[in-house]
Amino acid sequence: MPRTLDTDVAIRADDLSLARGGTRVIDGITLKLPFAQTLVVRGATGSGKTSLVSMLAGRPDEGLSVVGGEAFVHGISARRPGRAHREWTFHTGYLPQGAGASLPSRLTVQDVIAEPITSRDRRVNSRALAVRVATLLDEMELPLGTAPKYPYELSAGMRQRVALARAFVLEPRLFVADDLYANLDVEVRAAARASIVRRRDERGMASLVVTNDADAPTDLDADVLVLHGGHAVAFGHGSDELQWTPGGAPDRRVSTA
Ligand SMILES: Nc1ncnc2c1ncn2[C@@H]1O[C@H](COP(=O)(O)OP(=O)(O)OP(=O)(O)O)[C@@H](O)[C@H]1O
Repeated sequence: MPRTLDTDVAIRADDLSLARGGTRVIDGITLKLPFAQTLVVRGATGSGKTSLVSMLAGRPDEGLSVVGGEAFVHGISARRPGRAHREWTFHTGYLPQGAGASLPSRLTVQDVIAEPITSRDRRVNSRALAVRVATLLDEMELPLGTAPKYPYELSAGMRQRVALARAFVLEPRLFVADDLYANLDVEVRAAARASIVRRRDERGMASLVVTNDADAPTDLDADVLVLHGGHAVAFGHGSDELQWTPGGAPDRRVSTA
């Protein structure tokens, strides 16, 4: 039977467990991320944030696999996406951890941002693509003259903004950001936040955002999930007091990171 895209929920994870070479790094996470909503994932270093969100973005590294439970992203099974993997990544904009620092060095900014499109369709109209890239550069408060430059000619903050523009170029239904505010100064944080909120309000984009920034849950009007040792230890919304699971309270310190 042909699968149809889930129309109200971007991500459903049910008792999801992930492992790297036999070691569990995510253990029994259950969550739901409806469209037009944002979920902030926080936790100490090594708590499993990158493992969880890279899998849900459809971009796990080779050593990471689903070993228990299930997750559906756009209705596509994370365990067995098959040929739907292409559709999963098409609808999911991804800002990986350290994205700005690992941009393809041989491509210009124009080509870096356009690559999610050109890698799928080489015959795309180049004029339309240039306009699309210029619009995103402007949104990220980068000069239009940045387009022909190479990543090494830019500051770390500018590279992070290029990576953000690239994540938005396909106008995703789901945006996954690992360390959203890395290398962004206060003004550009505001621009990044505005990009997310506008897409949420106008297009119903869902966002899964890793950040320990204390203001992010309020700024993004987001639900909050706190991880510790691969377990979910607290949930909350915005600035509301977090609800800690039994045994999770000792990790309360991460809520003020
Ligand atoms: N490439 C890898 N090879 C082996 N183990 C890894 C690899 N990446 C992560 N791990 C391990 O998996 C566990 C979860 O790591 P993960 O990167 O998901 O956590 P994190 O919360 O994102 O940490 P950070 O905030 O430092 O990025 C940790 O024990 C980590 O040491």
